[in-house]
Amino acid sequence: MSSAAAASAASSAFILALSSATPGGRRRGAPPFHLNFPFWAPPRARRDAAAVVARAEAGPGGNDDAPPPERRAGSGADAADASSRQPQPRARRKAVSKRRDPVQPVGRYGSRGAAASAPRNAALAGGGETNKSIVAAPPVSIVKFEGPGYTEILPTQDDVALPRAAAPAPKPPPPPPSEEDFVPPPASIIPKVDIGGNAELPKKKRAPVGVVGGVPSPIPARVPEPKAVPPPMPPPPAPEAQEEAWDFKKYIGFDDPAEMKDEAGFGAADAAGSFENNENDDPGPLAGENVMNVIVVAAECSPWCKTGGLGDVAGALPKALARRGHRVMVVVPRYGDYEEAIDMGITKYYKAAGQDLEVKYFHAFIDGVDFVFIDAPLFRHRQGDIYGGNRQEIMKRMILFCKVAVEVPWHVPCGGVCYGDGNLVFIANDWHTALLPVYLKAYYRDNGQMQYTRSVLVIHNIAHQGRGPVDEYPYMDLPEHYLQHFELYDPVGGEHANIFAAGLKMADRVITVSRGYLWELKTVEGGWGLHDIIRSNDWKINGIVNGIDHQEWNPEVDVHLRSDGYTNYNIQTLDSGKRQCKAALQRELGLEVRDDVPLLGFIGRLDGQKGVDIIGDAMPWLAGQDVQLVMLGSGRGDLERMLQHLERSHHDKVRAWVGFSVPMAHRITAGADVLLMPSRFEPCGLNQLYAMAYGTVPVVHAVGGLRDTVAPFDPFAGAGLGWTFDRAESHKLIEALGHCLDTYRKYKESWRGIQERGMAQDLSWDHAAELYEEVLVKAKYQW
Ligand SMILES: Nc1ncnc2c1ncn2[C@@H]1O[C@H](COP(=O)(O)OP(=O)(O)O[C@H]2O[C@H](CO)[C@@H](O)[C@H](O)[C@H]2O)[C@@H](O)[C@H]1O
Repeated sequence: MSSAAAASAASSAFILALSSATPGGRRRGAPPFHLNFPFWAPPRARRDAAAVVARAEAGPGGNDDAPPPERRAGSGADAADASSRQPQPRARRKAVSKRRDPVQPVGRYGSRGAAASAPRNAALAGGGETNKSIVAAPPVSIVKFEGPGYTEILPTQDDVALPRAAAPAPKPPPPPPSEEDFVPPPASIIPKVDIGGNAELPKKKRAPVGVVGGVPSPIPARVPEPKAVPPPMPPPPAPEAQEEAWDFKKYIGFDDPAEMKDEAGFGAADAAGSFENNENDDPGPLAGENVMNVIVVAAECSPWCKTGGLGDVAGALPKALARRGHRVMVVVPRYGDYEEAIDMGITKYYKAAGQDLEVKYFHAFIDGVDFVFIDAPLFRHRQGDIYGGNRQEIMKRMILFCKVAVEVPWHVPCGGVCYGDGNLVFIANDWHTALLPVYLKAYYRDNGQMQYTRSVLVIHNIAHQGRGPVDEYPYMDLPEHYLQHFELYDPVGGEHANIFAAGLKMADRVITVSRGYLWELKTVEGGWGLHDIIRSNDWKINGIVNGIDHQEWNPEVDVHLRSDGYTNYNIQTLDSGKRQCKAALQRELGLEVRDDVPLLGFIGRLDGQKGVDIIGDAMPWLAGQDVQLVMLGSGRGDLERMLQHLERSHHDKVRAWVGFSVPMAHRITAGADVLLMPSRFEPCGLNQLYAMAYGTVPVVHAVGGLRDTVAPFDPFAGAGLGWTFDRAESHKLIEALGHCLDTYRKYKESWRGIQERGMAQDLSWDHAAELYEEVLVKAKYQW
């Protein structure tokens, strides 16, 4: 089939699938500390927001007769609504805009019960102002939020050039912190300065730190100086109000020996002499002159908090970027009491949805990456339910998180040194953090700050967008003229404010997790209402397939295979290793221990996306086959019940593990012969990658990243990695699985070849990290 024909076939398959889906430089660094930044907010919004907070905290039941605004993505109701509502002609849109109905859920995992009864506009606009639009709000004014110990810094016309006419009055870059402002970190985290000027945390070996190719860091890194950094663009006029680089070492009382100082006065002997000395034996960072400061911001991060693939990516990609020599931080909420994370003794205050909130920072340095956990009452005790609460509650958490995260490089001295805002790029992930690029622009770059900071937004799943009524806009504390970036009309959601839409427009670059998914995002069926925005921003979007964390997902070292009869194995010991893991899995789950029976596995969130119901539809056929089936998942109640029902009805061959179990996910991946992934859409998919690395053969719906990563088995060429089917329908799954089982039973050599090819692939994050780096560099030089 030609590629065009293939694309067209895939497109129609995709359409069909969705129609039946239940959608469920030189861098002049600003001082690293910035302690008094005012937020933009329409005054009315602030007043109203307090009411929202009070109501939200009083519980969702306070306004039962209000129309339910929130529906969970993936709920059947969404699909029903989608199909029953016809597109409104343009002329009618204005007329219907007052209705703003219905509104799609904010949360990827927004809760159902609480959300369903939450007052929509009343809760957000407060009391009797329910129907007032943000457009009718008083003009934007500077509203400064004062936290304890804050002093006011107001801009003058001389400080910075006025930004665009429509923008609010500019603010000057922040001064270095005064002694009253800075709360020193506890002694335990104050770095020991070594002879080369590197900062070290006790007991941990630090990766090179400091900004190379940008503003010299106060504490330079042992990173070879770039040979020649070609200035790709003429630097923009530097803001007048830049002060000299703030020196952390001076501030905390450390000083370099005189011979270590260079002309510039900072301890940068390392950056000159030592580099030369090292030149012969140290090849330098893989990233070469592209070394940057990178801050990954995500709502979840493995191993601390994970509900799906986003957590895996946030846990692994940063380590791969650090291996390339970048200075990398991950910022994530502190949902629980994480053993490794140390309180940095810093307190800040931020406003979210009208409420003043205290924020603290916890830190861990692991595998070359700084993990910074944001501690705030809103996040605490959410470990088991990180996307819980109603829409307003989830949104408030994400507003706070993004506001805090964007200032982390100023406030949090990891290893004793703040990242600063020069040569810095944020990587935000999904709608939860899509406000970060917006805040970066609206609060800072529009006002002459963070001029050398860039943002990249990664789309892991466009089905969850952070949709809400336009009336909610004031709670985001943004200038009035930014509303246009959020406003969106679509036949499913009506007129609404869309956080993902604004983030996509504001981000300097966008990445999605496979090229196939990027193609789908531009289609009406795959863009979930954002296809036009994706199309018009095509120039800045790249598709990069995720990798595998080889410490975590590697049969040779997998810690979950070290007990209960399981065993580690590799490509050489595949036969015996897999046999042993399969027997251990059968034993653990109470299935008959048989090596000859093909063991099928499914692992995933139980929602419309993953197509577990298609397996359910195929059950009558499966029941007649000599197979065993093990399914692990949690999510939608009806699908959980379906799994349990399948186990009860076919107890001799089916086991359903309803819940979230990382060890069981690893054990199924190792013990199963075949992994089923009938996903209706799949941006990348990680389980098929894990499966291939474990010699487990994937049978997948050829969509998004699944199509990109699972080449169909070709018995004539002796090529391919698994079986694919072109529609998310049970008979298609049955057809593909039938061929797969046939090969398993009759063509052992072919089977072994598929397993070996899967295991031999380089699926590591290192390759993906290199591709990410190319995008980061493009963002860096983009104005
Ligand atoms: N019940 C359970 N118990 C234990 N572990 C469980 C589990 N359910 C799922 N998992 C684990 O969660 C991860 C899910 O990975 P997916 O790629 O399927 O992610 P998801 O669809 O959540 O994320 C989105 O983001 C990722 C990352 O970009 C994309 O790959 C994907 O296509 C996109 O939908 C895997 O590590 C899996 O083992």
